[in-house]
Amino acid sequence: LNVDVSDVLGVENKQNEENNTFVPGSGSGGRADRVPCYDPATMQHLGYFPVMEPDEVRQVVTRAREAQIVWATTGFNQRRLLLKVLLKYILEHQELICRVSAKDSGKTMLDATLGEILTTCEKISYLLKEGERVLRPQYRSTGMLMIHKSARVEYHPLGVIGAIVPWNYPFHNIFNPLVAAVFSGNAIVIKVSEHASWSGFFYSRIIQSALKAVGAPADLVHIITGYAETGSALVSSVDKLIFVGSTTVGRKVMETAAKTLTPVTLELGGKDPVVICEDADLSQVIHLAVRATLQSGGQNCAGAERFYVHESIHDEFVKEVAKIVKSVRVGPPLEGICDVGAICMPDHVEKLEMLVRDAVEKGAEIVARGNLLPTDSPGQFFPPTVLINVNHSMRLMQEEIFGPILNIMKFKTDEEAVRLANDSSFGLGSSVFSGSKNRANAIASKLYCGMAAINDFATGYLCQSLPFGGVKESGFGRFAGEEGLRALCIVKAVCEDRIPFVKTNIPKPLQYPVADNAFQFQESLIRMLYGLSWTAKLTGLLDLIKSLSPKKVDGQKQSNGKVE
Ligand SMILES: NC(=O)c1ccc[n+]([C@@H]2O[C@H](COP(=O)([O-])OP(=O)(O)OC[C@H]3O[C@@H](n4cnc5c(N)ncnc54)[C@H](O)[C@@H]3O)[C@@H](O)[C@H]2O)c1
Repeated sequence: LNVDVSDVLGVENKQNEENNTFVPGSGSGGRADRVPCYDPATMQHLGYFPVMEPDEVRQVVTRAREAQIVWATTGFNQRRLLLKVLLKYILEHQELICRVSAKDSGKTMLDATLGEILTTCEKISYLLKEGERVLRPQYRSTGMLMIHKSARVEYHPLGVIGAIVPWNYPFHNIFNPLVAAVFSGNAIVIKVSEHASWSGFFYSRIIQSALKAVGAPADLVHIITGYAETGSALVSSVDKLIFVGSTTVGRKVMETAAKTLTPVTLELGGKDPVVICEDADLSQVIHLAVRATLQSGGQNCAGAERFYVHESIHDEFVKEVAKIVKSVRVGPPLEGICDVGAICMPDHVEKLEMLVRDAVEKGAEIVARGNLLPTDSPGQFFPPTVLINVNHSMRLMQEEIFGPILNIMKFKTDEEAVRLANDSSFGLGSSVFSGSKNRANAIASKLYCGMAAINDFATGYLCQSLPFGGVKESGFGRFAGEEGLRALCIVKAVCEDRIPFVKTNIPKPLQYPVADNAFQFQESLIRMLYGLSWTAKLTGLLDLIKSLSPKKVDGQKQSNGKVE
């Protein structure tokens, strides 16, 4: 692929602010007619991107619609080719893709390779291997009544899929809906976050080059930039909308979608609980616990947001995770080795500080904090923090934190752990650790949420055969897995004759004008088909035959139109 990278990694940018440093919400950054982008770890200004007007969005969707008509005629081989071309580029340019993501979102290169590259490669690999099988017509049973028929479900592309995505994984959040949409024969228009438009703009060049390389229409995929109005226009003009973002905005999206009855999948926030029983393997758990909290600076929808630890291992667990967190280095990810990068959203450091303050005022204790590396960088950083003595009256146990804070609460019994874990308005993922698989599974089965990991954290996402999504305020609908792929399709039920020369003929008594005994005929037929015993079925059959045989007319007398 020929992808222009000339303006991506250098500091030179024609659109830069004069001093090349961005101050959020001030100066030209505050204008609503363009999207300013900057690196949250250095505050380096990265450029401006257009705020697409609603009319322009509708035009883009119309163009995508025309491209989709062409694309829908392609076979799976052609679609696989597109995915392979993309995969090849990703494999050969891992570092470039990660650097771009790190620069725009503040995450480290390691966080990027795990959350951007690994996840996307696994998704593409799943589609290459299993996508066609999932989208092939699926034959279903017919039951006795329709035994002469064959019944199947066909999966046809819906048309134009819209996706509104957040900034936390700028690459994967684009490629995740994109590869599934085009593989299932759809076009897609993706509105990237105003906090990750710079990287989105670059990633769209990769997509355009890949489309060209396989001879697919250029309008099949569009990446658009803007704010809420741009997003709203997309919701009301596509055939299905996948929204990935906060619960607050998810509600607004659903309101907009209601006006046009646009179907939506809502992948919203999370507050994932991690239950650690006393028989868990602590040497494994402590490292998973810290990674689950600090991956991408804690800016994960399915991040570990609440730890419930059995009281008998609580102190040991706290000691070990505190030791690790104290060794963590926080700094600009592209200026040397660090473990945790920057916080992407401009006001979020303040919110994280407020959440910790609120908890401490209500009795929580800070037992460890990571180290901010000495740097001249004016970036947005927050030191990873471990808190104990937390409880559900504290805001950080109720609200989505979206930051590197590890909260630990004790529990005594499994019932208590389940009750605490379920005491949340969210229901995305969960984890349960125990030496007994049965016990862990028993706890997990009682958790009211969309996903559960047994003795692990969130690795279910790397089994792309599994559906991803939540319940309660974490949203509804699923992406990934068979459920996610088929959700991008018109699910069409088809029924047809399967035995030559056998077709549905309306029985004589039911033909218009219906016979006097039409009801008795039908009633007997139903008893014959669904009778609970063979005797009941047989009686139904005999009555059915009787109702078909010509009526006795011996000695009949007509009175008031009735046969006597
Ligand atoms: N469940 C998941 O799969 C998943 C994955 C990643 C992130 N998230 C969630 O995303 C959130 C963080 O991302 P964010 O801060 O970018 O979320 P956000 O809800 O603020 O924004 C998401 C997107 O919605 C757009 N938008 C804003 N107002 C809109 C409107 N009225 N109509 C249409 N679009 C509108 C934004 O421009 C952005 O592109 C967290 O809550 C996180 O849990 C969820």
